[in-house]
Amino acid sequence: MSFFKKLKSKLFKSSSKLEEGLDAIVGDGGVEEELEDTQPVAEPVDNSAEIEAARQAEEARIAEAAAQAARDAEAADAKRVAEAEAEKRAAAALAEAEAARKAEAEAAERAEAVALAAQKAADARAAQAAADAQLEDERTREVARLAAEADAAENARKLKEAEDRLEEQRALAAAQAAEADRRAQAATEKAAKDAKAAEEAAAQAARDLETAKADVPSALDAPDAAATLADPSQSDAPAKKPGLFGRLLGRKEQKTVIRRELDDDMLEALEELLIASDMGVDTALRVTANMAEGRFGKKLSTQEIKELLAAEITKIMEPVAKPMPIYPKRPQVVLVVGVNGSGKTTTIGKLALQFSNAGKKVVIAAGDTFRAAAVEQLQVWGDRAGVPVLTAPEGSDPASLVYDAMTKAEADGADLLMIDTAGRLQNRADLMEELAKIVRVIRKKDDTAPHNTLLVLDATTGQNALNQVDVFRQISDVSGLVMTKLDGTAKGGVLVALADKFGLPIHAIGVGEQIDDLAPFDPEEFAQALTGAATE
Ligand SMILES: Nc1nc2c(ncn2[C@@H]2O[C@H](COP(=O)(O)OP(=O)(O)OP(=O)(O)O)[C@@H](O)[C@H]2O)c(=O)[nH]1
Repeated sequence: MSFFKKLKSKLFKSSSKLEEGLDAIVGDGGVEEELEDTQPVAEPVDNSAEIEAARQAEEARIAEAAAQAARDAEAADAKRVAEAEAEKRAAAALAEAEAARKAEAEAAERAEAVALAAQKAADARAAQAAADAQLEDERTREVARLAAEADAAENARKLKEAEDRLEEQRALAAAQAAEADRRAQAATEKAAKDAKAAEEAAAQAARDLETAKADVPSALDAPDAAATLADPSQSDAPAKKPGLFGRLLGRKEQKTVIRRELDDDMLEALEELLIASDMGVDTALRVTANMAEGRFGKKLSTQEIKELLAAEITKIMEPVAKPMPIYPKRPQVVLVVGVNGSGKTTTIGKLALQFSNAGKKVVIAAGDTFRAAAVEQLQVWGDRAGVPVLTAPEGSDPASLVYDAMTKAEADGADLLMIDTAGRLQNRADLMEELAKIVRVIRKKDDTAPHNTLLVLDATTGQNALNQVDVFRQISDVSGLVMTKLDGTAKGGVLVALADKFGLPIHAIGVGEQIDDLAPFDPEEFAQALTGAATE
């Protein structure tokens, strides 16, 4: 190929289109003709040098243009390469940045996830701890609740038991009271019936006697010997003068006589009567049984029954009727105990006077330091009896006063030291313990003392006196009893029960509020007064 063709194919590729265009213009409407074999008309001029130069110049120009084009192409290539390189670098940087961003985002995500997980774990742990604490708290509360419930149930059970016991005791007491009432009522009704029957029989007897007197006057001269023997009121002998108890109980003389066969009914009525007089069931049964022995089916008058009963009661009372013993020991210590208001202070005053009158040097210790009034009252009794009373300030320890009093009585050469003590209910453990302490202190000073411990009992308290003896004997060595206020009760049967049950000596009985209203205990007189035998 020629140089131009080569150049053309390289540089003017587009010119072919022009060419084509031209061809088309030409071709359009042109007519095809046969080309003549024409030869360029060669000028016969010889200008080959010029042509050569032109050609060379042209070739140089073309070469320059080609070189320029090559350089341009090279530069363009270099630029493209550089651009591509830059693009690549930029893309790489972009990719790198993107990767870094992604990595950062992933790291952030991971960190967030880790933090979240840590937070969740912490939350979970906290929640677990809270749940555990709550569970523990609930468990503790449950344990406490169960314990409280158990306590409450135990307390309720104890309370119920105590209430039941109380209820049982109440029911028992009510039943006993009802039974006692019933028996007393029955006895009263029976006595009223008997009295009415007796009145009627007496009236009838009087009428019969009048008739007999009118009909056979001589019959009066021969009274029934047996009746006279058994019923002193029917004899000519003067009526027995009522004794102390008879006067106390205000018996009236009776003019008629009634007899009744001793049978089961009568025995039962007698038992009930004795129980109603506070004698106690056991003693009442024994007294009536002894009385009935060998007499069942026999007819007995009221007076005979009274005398038989009085004899049985005397038998029980005789062994306990003993005055307070006096010992050679100086001072003889006499401790006086008893429940509130039983008559301790009054009895001390009365006894002090009696011993003083008998030539004994007596000292009184006011051991009831709780009540100022009690001390004053004892001082009044001491003044009446002319006997000194040792006292201590109100509220001070009675045991300490007793110790001092023993020292003083010893120093003064007293024969008798009578110690008053505070009245104490037998069911107050603290007061009873205090009494035990007084006894211990007395024994420190003289281990044989107290030589007498007198329990003062109020006769009007009835059967409760038995319980008082029981309790006071447990803490002090009760050596004898003084029964007060026998003037204030129509019963007095409790003395028989006391003698029968405990066999403790009864030294004296209180029969009034005056200083000389203290009598030695005479069992026969007491029995006759109690049964009414003495007034017939
Ligand atoms: N009718 C009568 N009353 C008596 C008799 N003995 C004491 N009294 C009265 O019973 C009441 C109580 O007597 P106190 O001697 O004070 O009894 P207490 O045991 O010392 O009493 P406290 O100091 O409270 O423990 C007083 O009103 C006495 O007058 C008695 O034999 N017959």
